Amino acid sequence: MPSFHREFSLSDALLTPVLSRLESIKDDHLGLSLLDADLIRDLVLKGKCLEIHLVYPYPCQTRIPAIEQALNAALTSLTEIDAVKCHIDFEFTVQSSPVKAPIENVKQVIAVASGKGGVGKSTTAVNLALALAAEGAKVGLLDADIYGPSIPIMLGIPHFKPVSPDGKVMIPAKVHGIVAQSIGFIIDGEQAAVWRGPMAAGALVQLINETQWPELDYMVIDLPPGTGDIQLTLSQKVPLNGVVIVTTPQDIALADAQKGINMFQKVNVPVLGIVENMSFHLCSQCGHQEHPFGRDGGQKMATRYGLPLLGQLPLILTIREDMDKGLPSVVATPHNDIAQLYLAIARQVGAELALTKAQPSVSISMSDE
Ligand SMILES: Nc1ncnc2c1ncn2[C@@H]1O[C@H](COP(=O)(O)OP(=O)(O)OP(=O)(O)O)[C@@H](O)[C@H]1O
Repeated sequence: MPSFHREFSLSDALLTPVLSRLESIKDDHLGLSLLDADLIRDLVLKGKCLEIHLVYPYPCQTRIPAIEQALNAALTSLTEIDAVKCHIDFEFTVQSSPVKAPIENVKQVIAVASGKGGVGKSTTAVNLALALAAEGAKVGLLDADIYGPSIPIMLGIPHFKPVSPDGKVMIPAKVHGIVAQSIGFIIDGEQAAVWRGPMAAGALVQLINETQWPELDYMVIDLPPGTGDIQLTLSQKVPLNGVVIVTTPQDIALADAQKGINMFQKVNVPVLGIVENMSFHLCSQCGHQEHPFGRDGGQKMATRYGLPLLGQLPLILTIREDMDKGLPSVVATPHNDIAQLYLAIARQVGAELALTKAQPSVSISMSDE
């Protein structure tokens, strides 16, 4: 992100102290000061009230009160200012690939992947999508986990069937403030189980292109686990702006997650960071913590690859219960600690995308044989 200073229409005598205070406030997700991150677009003094227009490149609706509080605390110590009023907008970049056709109406595509099965990839994808929406973005969720689509149940719509008014494109489900499409809405699991990788990948690309997505800031794709043909073909054919890797701290899961990181890096899909799921067991009765899958494996892997650790989720009964009820934690209990962890992950994912430059895509030759 460029370091960028704009012209503001405050008097010189006031501008200097205002800018120095804004310089001292850091945006935690971008890792830059409000000025260097170019978040401040306008400063207007009306009487003794400083009106500040901020434009964020990632969704952070739930943080607005804290942002306003920080600005008030920093600026009202100046004698010329006794109040600060913020106008906050979001502006998400459209990052396009030079070689891959964009998905119509979709600004950014985020894949959620794991090397190993059962580590909580779908749970993370669903809560990430809902958290991005809670933070103010328009979000679509695509369940591409062709051999085990679980998102219909996790969203509480196991029997949804998409309609197609024109026989060409399908209308996705609208649920909990996002739109969702799943291979599980259309075919049964046994049918998909016999598809080989290239055929399954072809079906997924068709599903993406034959869904009538409304305007979306982010599309979250829940990939099948592993690093095989499906993940490779989707990386090649779908304009992925970044991938989130989900792992547990267990050695065997970490080894497979590393294969995933290597694969996505090879095909120039930026790895946005690592979510360590089931980091520790949190007893819902007494709050006691233990580490059944080992400790800090995700953190160590993030450090080794120079990637952000986006968050660490406990192994806790309520996450599984919420999912089984079709009410993921972000919507079931939006104010509790688990939802706050997912919201922080969503903001960081949005910020990482904003910091990521579009990567040139490489061509991988794939064959059906
Ligand atoms: N942090 C957690 N605490 C408790 N239960 C969890 C947690 N994360 C996931 N689960 C539960 O673990 C099970 C597997 O999760 P999930 O389906 O998300 O894994 P996955 O990696 O997508 O699996 P698959 O390989 O089948 O795609 C689900 O029952 C889910 O509710």
